[in-house]
Amino acid sequence: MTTAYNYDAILLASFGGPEGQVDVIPFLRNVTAGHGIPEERLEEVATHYRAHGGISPINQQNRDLLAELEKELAERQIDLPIYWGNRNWDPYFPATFQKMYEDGHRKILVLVTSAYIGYSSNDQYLEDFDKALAETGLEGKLEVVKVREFFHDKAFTAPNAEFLAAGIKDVRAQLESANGASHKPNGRIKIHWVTHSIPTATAEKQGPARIKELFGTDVYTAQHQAIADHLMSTVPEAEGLDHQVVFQSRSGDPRTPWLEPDINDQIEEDAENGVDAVVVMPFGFVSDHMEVIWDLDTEAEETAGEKGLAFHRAPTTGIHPGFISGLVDIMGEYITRDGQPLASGEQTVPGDWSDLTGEGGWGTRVETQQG
Ligand SMILES: CC1=C(CCC(=O)O)c2cc3nc(cc4[nH]c(cc5[nH]c(cc1n2)c(C)c5CCC(=O)O)c(CCC(=O)O)c4C)C(CCC(=O)O)=C3C
Ligand SMILES: [Fe+2]
Repeated sequence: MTTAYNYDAILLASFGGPEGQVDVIPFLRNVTAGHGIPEERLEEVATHYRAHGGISPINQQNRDLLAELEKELAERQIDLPIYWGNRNWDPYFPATFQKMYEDGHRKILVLVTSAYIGYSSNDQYLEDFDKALAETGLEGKLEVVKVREFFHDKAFTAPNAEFLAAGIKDVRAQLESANGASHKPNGRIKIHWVTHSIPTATAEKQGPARIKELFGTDVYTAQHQAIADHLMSTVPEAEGLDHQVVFQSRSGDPRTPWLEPDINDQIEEDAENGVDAVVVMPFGFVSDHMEVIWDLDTEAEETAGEKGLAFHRAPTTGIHPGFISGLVDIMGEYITRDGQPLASGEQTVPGDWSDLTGEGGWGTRVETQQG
């Protein structure tokens, strides 16, 4: 007897990145097409990629993620193939959809490498899928369903809790170390929860009013604030420490307001206010890609160094075993075998997030990022 699944295949959908110097400018043009990003900003960002041989780590990280998901699916005897496609670089979505269709698949479940709901992390992917289906003539032939957000699940919070505890221990050791640059055994430690900045106008336009009122901030920031607060109150090592949600990788026209504070500005202000060490938690991302290794490991670390602060940049969830098994649990909410859902995720961040997408929330296809 053959096992009946409700899906034929899984697609790991991500951002994509250049794989050599010649790819850098074409990649940046893909990312910013129609978004009005000034040429100077592109040239500046190109230098980050150039300094790393024109290669973003993101593609290899996605290959590794795919391999680990494949292993986990096999171990759980979930017999579905998994493909990989990107928004901005090869393998692109249209070619991937085409291949999946040619391989006989008709209904696919898409796992996007973004934990939150926002324009770049949700709606833009939905738009990409629609465009790819239109371009390949597969509209109505290939059914595409995107997996929900997972920032509030154990899959994401458990690895980050571990990273937070380890980061605090590390800066404590740095402060205690007799030959450390700043020997301050009782030094003040602050946690910087860092995510990608977006234009303030975009942030304010989107998401359910209910969540805005509850958190007193935009819904993009609220999602981050909720998990930061949850981890600060549940990780014993973090008890009593200062913490703040901060932003990185501001882009766009310098005259357009984006979410603040920028992590570098905040580190400088913290130094003036007597903070001795920062633990940087890049919880806006799921892999150590270029925006993490440049904006944090190069820029933020340098800022902290100039101000004499101890510094620890925590890893991202990457291929942490808890992340892999948690993601398969969440996909198991969608996948049924002989009518039975295979698994389910576990919500750890309290609160009702059920209306993040849908009417009045995201998923309503806001037209442009810049508004
Ligand atoms: C919210 C958000 C996420 C997190 C959610 C998610 O992961 O989806 C994210 C992830 C990423 N962003 C990335 C790279 C870039 N983002 C850019 C530009 C922009 N990002 C934006 C937002 C976000 N971006 C926005 C509002 C812009 C302005 C232009 C536009 O409206 O589109 C630019 C153009 C140059 C520049 O202006 O910086 C680049 C090169 C990479 C890949 C890194 C690598 O190569 O390893 C990743 C994972
Ligand atoms: Fe970005």
